[in-house]
Amino acid sequence: MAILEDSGAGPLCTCNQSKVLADDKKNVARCIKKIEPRTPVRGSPRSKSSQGRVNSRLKEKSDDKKPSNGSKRKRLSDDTKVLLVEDIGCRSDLEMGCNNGHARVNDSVMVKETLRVFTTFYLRFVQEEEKRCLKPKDDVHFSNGSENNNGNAYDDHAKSLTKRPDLKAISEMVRSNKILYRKKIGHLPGIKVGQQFLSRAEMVAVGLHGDWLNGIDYIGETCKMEEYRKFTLPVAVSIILSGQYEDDVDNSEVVYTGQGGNGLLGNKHQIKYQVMCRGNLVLKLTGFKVNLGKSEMVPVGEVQKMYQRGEGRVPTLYPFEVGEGSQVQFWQDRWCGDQPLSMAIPDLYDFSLACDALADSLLGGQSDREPGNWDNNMYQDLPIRVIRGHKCAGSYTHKIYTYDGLYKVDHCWNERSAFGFNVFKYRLRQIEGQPKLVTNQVDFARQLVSKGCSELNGLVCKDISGGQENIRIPATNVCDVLPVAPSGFKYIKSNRVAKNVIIPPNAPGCNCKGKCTNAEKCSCARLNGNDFPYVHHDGGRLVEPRDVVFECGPRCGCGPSCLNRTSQRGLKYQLEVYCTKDKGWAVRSRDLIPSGAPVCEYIGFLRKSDELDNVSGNDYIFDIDCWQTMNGIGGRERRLRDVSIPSSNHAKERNDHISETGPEFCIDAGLYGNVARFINHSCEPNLFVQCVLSSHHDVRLARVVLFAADNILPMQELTYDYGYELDSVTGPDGKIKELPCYCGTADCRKRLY
Ligand SMILES: C[S@@+](CC[C@H](N)C(=O)[O-])C[C@H]1O[C@@H](n2cnc3c(N)ncnc32)[C@H](O)[C@@H]1O
Repeated sequence: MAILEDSGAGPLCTCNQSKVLADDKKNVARCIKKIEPRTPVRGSPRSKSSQGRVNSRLKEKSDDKKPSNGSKRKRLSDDTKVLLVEDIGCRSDLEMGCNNGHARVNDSVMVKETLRVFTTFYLRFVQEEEKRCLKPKDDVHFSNGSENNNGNAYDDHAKSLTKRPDLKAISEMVRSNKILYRKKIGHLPGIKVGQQFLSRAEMVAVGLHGDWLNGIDYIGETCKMEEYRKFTLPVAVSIILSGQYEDDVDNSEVVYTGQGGNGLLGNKHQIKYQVMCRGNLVLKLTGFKVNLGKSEMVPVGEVQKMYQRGEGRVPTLYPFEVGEGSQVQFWQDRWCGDQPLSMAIPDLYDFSLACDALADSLLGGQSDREPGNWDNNMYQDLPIRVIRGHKCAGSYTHKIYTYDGLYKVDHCWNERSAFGFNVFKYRLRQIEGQPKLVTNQVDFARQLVSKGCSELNGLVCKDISGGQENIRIPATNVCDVLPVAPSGFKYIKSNRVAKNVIIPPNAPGCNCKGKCTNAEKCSCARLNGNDFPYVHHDGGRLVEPRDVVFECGPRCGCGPSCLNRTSQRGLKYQLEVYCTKDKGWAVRSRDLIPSGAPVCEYIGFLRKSDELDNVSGNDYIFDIDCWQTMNGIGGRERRLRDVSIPSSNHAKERNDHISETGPEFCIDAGLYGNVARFINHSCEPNLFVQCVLSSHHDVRLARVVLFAADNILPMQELTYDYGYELDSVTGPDGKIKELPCYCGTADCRKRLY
């Protein structure tokens, strides 16, 4: 299954890749500013002493103190490694500009951050489009590349969106030089074989496949990049095998059908002849070695194109073949039985001369090619990245793309397709020594991951929520080391409140009816900086992290399907609690979770923080430090989106007091809690914490909601950054406690605290 589509675009390359000299994370940390786009979180268990608690947003702390997650308690904080949309640049610029060529950001982090930047642009454009299309009904539908797929109101689309937010996002990234790699041959640092992408635009953003439309991406002849001076261009860099041609065979030896000639109806049928030009020519020149002494096809597509232009007869010409002896043969309408034309060429082993001679002959001496331009292309023996595209209902584009490593073209021919038309064929072989795609990746692409509960390996509990959640949460244990929860633990779906904690009365709501759609009229939207924080896409995604999100609440006029209640709808993804070897229980999703989607709220017993200051051994306490974050207190780094705390806000009145004392309230999920209490820490997390206010507006008692920071593929562990400060946790004996981190990421800080 493979495709080649039209690839007329020239190279985009203008940036020079700098040489990376060494890892220097301190420099990197300095140069990478905090993020606006989606970011991970911090929070963590508590320790005995709460003073000196820091969270990840601390700017003034030395790097060796930053590493862990927050304080002893979980905090609401951003990830230290997320880049500002405005700050990220193409790889070489980042390394050179920020680090004077001496530092190197972890490659996989760079890839992740670039995708986050893409998502932020993407969701901003989605939001723009949704606003544009907003008529009496707020239902919209993206025509391509961003289809909705969830059973919500958004699906009854009343109007199609004609603009492509994914393409707009890519254009914006190109314009602002935020594409990570451009026109690179071979593996790309930070992108492993098996890595999956949800759209072609994402692959363009990181540079895995730089052409958003065509199946072949290549470096064109006009490329001025220094590093390609030594090559004769064009050369192919990547191809996408998408199963669009009926003749393709798909395994580690791939037969790739050339581009063109198939109908655009999606039925893979070949409807006309293919022509040896553009992508077909590039691919051939990249890897096909011609032995002119034998009878093999040679790449003369350019000649053919010129001929076609001159004669206006398309497409009746087929590739030349070099025959035995000194004949070069050319067929007109080979399949219809016309006699081949043939001519003698002066030197069989000088391929360029042969082609030029033919061109001259066919064009009456009007060839615009300099002799000698052909030959260097044939012998460069360069690898091609192969990406496999599959249909995938869970993806916002309904497609998933899996990087399958480097291949080389080792044979090329043309043949009649099943529909009777001439097609070009390329045999690509995977270069030895690369990992093979693993079952999960392939299974996911083929929709095989989601299983019913009863089929899960090591199932120990069908639903830890005991039917409280709208989706069952099974627990599996193939390690055989732990009970599902400590004795006495009780699953709860909403917070319990300690007697000495007073929940403020419900805030006055907006006057909207049905669903809130007009940000100027909706008083809740006004609190969010005159905007709705979510887009309808995928059933509600947060466009970007904010200090606090104001959702509609009990006194609002809108109903439960209002978009501005996105985080109040309970679980949407099929979560599973499972046992790990060294971190105890953990949580993963059996569904794909799109970046910006709410995953779950951190639920527990709402209590005063100071009551827990001397409690040790409770690893499930989350400080609500929303106010501190909003005000940059204790070095916390602010998020950049404006919000306006209502003047009646209780916390605002107590501003100074709060500043001094740190978080006043926390959520203790030690004995009462929900699935969030099983989510582990990672130094490179895929969730971020977002404070949300819905019923009241007291930030000291904000809800703590975990959102996806990335597109999270099925079976990946869900994690957030606990945000402890190193050495901040002390035991009952007053000694500093250390807890090793087993998150396993490249830049792991080695200790939680
Ligand atoms: C909120 S609980 C998370 C769920 C926990 N794993 C369980 O079994 O209930 C926090 C505790 O999990 C463990 N943990 C979480 N993340 C970890 C990590 N990256 N490395 C090691 N242990 C971790 C630590 O024991 C930590 O105190």
